[in-house]
Amino acid sequence: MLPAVVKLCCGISYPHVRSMTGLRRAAVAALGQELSHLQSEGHITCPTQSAAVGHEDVFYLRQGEEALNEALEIVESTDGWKLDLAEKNGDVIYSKVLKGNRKVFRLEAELDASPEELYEILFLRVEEMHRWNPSITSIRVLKQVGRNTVVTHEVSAETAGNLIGQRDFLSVRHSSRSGSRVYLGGAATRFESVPPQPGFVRAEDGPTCIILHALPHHSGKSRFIWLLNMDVKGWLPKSLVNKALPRAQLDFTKHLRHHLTAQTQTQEKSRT
Ligand SMILES: CC(C)CCC[C@@H](C)[C@H]1CC[C@H]2[C@@H]3CC=C4C[C@@H](O)CC[C@]4(C)[C@H]3CC[C@]12C
Repeated sequence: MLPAVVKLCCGISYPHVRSMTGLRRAAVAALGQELSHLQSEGHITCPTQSAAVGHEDVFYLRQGEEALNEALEIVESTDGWKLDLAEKNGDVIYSKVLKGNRKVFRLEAELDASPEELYEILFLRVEEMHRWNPSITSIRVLKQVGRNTVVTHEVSAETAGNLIGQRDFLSVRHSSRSGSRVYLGGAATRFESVPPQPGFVRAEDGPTCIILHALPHHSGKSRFIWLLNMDVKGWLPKSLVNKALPRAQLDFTKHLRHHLTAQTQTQEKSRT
């Protein structure tokens, strides 16, 4: 039944699935899980009426899965990475130039929170991000598809250190887990009611991902790996963009750390 739902909804034929690589196969399996979840929630009544789910939902689920898989492939590739920045606190950023001359950045840091806590902050409470991150003006969830996929509209802030200026993004964001690991993926998407806004440069984020995994022997700490793969658009010198992007990653991590400490402090206060 389930594979039938997947095939019907996605138009994937069996020989096609058979020739898929491991990652893609996992993606199809995960898509099946998402669809069965929607089904159990009553969004899908019968696979033959799959139009009722909305081609849209399937479109975003699929796009979210694909973005995550493509980003994982990039971040897990072993060739071509160069050390870009190394901070005293241990945060490091590697960069790599992809085909088509796009430079991507991989930040690796250690954070004082479990993958679960970070998942809550970065995915479930994504709309609150502007409260602790001054690089972001607003994030709105425009559409929720199942538990693990959202379409978001994001606006970055115009800050002193930000030479690039304000941008807006329309993204599909998708999360998945494997054991205690949490994966967050995303990519630029389209959404009819939010066309590019006058006065804003619409940038494109992704395929991008964040990997969160518990540090062995420190269940309250995580390794945070973030692939930034962004086309900021507009007419800007490459050298400027390639300096601003890793900076933006370090800033993000700094604000996230502050938020984590602030959160622990309020939790401790409320206990006493
Ligand atoms: C340099 C200029 C153009 C951009 C600066 C702001 C950048 C760093 C901001 C703008 C939008 C932001 C993203 C908005 C939403 C999410 C989804 C969440 O689950 C993980 C963080 C992530 C992926 C943010 C990472 C930081 C981000 C990419």
